[in-house]
Amino acid sequence: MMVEAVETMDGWYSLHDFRTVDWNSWKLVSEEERQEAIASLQQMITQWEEVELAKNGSHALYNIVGQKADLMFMFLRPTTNELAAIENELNKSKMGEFLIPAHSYFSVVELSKYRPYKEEHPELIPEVAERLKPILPKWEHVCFYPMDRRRHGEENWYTLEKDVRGKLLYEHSMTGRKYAGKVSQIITGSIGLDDWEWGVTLFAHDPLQFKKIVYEMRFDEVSSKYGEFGEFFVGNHLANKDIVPFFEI
Ligand code: VOV
Repeated sequence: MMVEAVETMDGWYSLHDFRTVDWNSWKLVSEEERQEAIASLQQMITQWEEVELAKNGSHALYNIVGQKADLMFMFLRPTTNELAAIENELNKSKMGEFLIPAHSYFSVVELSKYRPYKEEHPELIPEVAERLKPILPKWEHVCFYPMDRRRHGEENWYTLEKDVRGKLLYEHSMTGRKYAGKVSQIITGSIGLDDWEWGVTLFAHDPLQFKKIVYEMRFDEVSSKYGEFGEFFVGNHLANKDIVPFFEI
């Protein structure tokens, strides 16, 4: 028996780039070198802002809580070449000398077509296009984690019929809708791109809402039976004005 896959609409490519600051080296170099490094980061941010203003991509910077990383850069771009170029530029910059890679996740913004569209090219509907090429909301807090759909024995997402999967995801979306205005989500697909099947990036004004939504969703069948989760990264927005105080010693 063949189970039908679902067609996806794919938008901008995404890179979550996690770094740890090498504080020992940072303290050892001169104030002049530190200023140069901060200026190099600010210069890159200015370039990324120009790209975002022209709607050719988006970015966000968060200060991760805990020891998994200090910083999370999230970049969205139309091509993987642009993502690799950003990574390369960051590595070669003066600031790059103090940023130790901690983790990364590569994926692409994804929406699925479980809900039928009348339009032949739904990706061209303005609201859909905006969700495929989103400008990241710079809300105060971020939560990122990768996840899989389970395929063990009776609990196998990939042997469920498409309409059953569609119904389970509809129920999931009903839980999600209760968090409108409190949690904003970007789902990125990473089958064939990175080690897990999806990346979940959530933004919130109050970090407690991450715990509330993820907990409540654990009881939705699509998560309780078919969800497997990776490492969680939670952080606070690092706005431009916070960069100097963050690096000040
Ligand atoms: C913040 C609220 C929120 C809302 C409104 C929402 C809605 C929706 C809709 C309408 C759809 C289906 C169509 C599409 O757009 O693809 C999805 C799809 C998906 N979701 Fe979701 N989700 C939310 C939030 C939300 C969370 C918090 C999680 C993590 C789950 C958890 O247990 O920790 C999640 C996961 C996913 C995934 C992995 C997919 C793709 C699954 C697949 O198999 O294809 N999601 N989601």
